[in-house]
Amino acid sequence: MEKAATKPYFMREVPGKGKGLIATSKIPKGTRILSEAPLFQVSSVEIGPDVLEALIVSELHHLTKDQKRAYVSLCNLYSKESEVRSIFGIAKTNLLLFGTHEPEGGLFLEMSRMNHSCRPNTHYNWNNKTERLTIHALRDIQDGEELTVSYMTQTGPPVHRLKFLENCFFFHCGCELCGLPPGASEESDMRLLEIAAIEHELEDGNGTFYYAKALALLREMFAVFREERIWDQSIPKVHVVAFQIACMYADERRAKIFAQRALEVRVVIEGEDSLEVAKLKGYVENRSQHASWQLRGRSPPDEVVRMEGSEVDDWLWGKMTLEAALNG
Ligand SMILES: C[S@@+](CC[C@H](N)C(=O)[O-])C[C@H]1O[C@@H](n2cnc3c(N)ncnc32)[C@H](O)[C@@H]1O
Repeated sequence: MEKAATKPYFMREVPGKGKGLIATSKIPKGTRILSEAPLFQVSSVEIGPDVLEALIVSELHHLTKDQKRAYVSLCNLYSKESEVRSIFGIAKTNLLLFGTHEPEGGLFLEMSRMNHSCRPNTHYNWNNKTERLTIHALRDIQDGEELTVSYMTQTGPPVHRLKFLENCFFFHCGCELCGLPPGASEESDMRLLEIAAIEHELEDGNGTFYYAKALALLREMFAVFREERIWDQSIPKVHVVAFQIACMYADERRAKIFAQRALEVRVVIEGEDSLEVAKLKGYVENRSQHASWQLRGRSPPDEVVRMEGSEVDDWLWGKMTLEAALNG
């Protein structure tokens, strides 16, 4: 993983979105663009307005003049609601949860300037080890491109995305994906609907599928992610699920490759120092430590034979038996 030497971006007005961050040079995929400590942390973003406001006022006392100035200049979604005071409105707009299932959050001055995209070019992660927020490039980013993150935990069909962003963040999304011309938009919509349908099928069939069916669904989902140019946490997630399923059947060879692939993409989006990366490294070394190891018995082991290129993928995702992969 490469680390940007100096800030590879600057802030400017972006039409229709307020301020945003713009790349000042080409940023290769996997680059750590930002590693930011929180201005302050809160134990829960869900605490009542009065308690939260009192907490922030006390935090602001510890800040420098420049930090205070930067805080009050942040975006405030609640500025039109007279009963919401601006200190609280700014916090509500910009506080970021450390994890989807964790109540804790923090306020990050730089990250707060990043706009949302339904097809983002960066990924953010709270690193519990370094206690910093990191931003990594999901793909090569060109000089002059806006740096974007997703405010959603996963993508979905446009009606759901737009409704979610309007309800939770009070804006109408003006990202590249939501602004696609009708033809291109329909193709993307179809792919996103297909992903949602596969996710449902996997959830519904959880526990009842045959191994091959589960792998086939995951393979299909991965292919659609690639077509749709989704490179975010969905990619390691697909590989982690495939790894868990391979573990259930004690399928040693596939489990190792899925763990390795999940690890490679996790490093791109979170960096070598992420705890999740450390966990995956452990699984690459020792698959049978996984809690689901052999829960469904043991799949007949494939013979160890040399395979090349697409043969490996066809075999890995269960598209072909080892024999068919080798006999073309
Ligand atoms: C956390 S702030 C991001 C930085 C903000 N643009 C600023 O000027 O500080 C979130 C706000 O930015 C705007 N925004 C972010 N992503 C957007 C998008 N995709 N389309 C339109 N507005 C967006 C919305 O007003 C949203 O409430």
